[in-house]
Amino acid sequence: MALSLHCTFRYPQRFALDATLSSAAHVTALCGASGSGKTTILMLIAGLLRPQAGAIRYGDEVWVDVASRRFVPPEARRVGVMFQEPRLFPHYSVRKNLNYGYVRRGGEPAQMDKAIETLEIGDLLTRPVHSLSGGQKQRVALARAIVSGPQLLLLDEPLTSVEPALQEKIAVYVKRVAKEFATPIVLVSHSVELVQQMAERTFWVKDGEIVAEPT
Ligand SMILES: Nc1ncnc2c1ncn2[C@@H]1O[C@H](COP(=O)(O)OP(=O)(O)OP(=O)(O)O)[C@@H](O)[C@H]1O
Repeated sequence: MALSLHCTFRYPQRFALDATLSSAAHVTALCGASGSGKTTILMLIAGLLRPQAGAIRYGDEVWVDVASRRFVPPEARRVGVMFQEPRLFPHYSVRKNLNYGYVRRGGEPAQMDKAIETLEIGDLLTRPVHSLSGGQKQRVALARAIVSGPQLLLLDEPLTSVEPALQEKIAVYVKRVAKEFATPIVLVSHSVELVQQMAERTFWVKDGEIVAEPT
């Protein structure tokens, strides 16, 4: 499914973004230095920010078209998001965390089973999230993003909140999700190495713009 974005966005009196990208790859990466605007692009795609001008399309759906005042709200886009810091309910069990969102969005039981299996979290289901290691939390967060059957999965720096020794392992799980689920992925990373391992298509972000070459 092709994603196309051409947007300008400005935080009040600060950073301005003017980005154009189009990708039909299964795994697309946005790579660039800290503060270059990668997360801002992801938030625009998710519908968590509204651009001041431009349009965002996914397949034949128009999610945003500022000129015609069209803005599809986040929940109607059917996008799964995994944020930089896993946003899980610490006192809830893993199962309850997975059910949240899944039930609300009418997820398929088969999708839940597949997520649990792909991310190898079956033996963690009754554990409260606060008792898990960083890598386990990351796997649960990834499962939660995919269980409700999103049509697009957005991963913001999937590896940064885990220690370097674990990053390789999480990268394996991200690749496994990419392989097992048909859902296209857009991931953000400042690590060129990781991006080269995982993405079919890479866009380089610099000072709020998409540039042709890595910097
Ligand atoms: N809510 C906000 N209000 C004002 N400025 C913001 C806000 N959020 C981010 N910014 C600024 O916008 C710029 C781009 O931020 P963004 O988070 O998109 O970058 P990034 O490339 O994802 O960085 P990192 O890799 O460090 O997460 C930065 O200069 C940041 O300080």
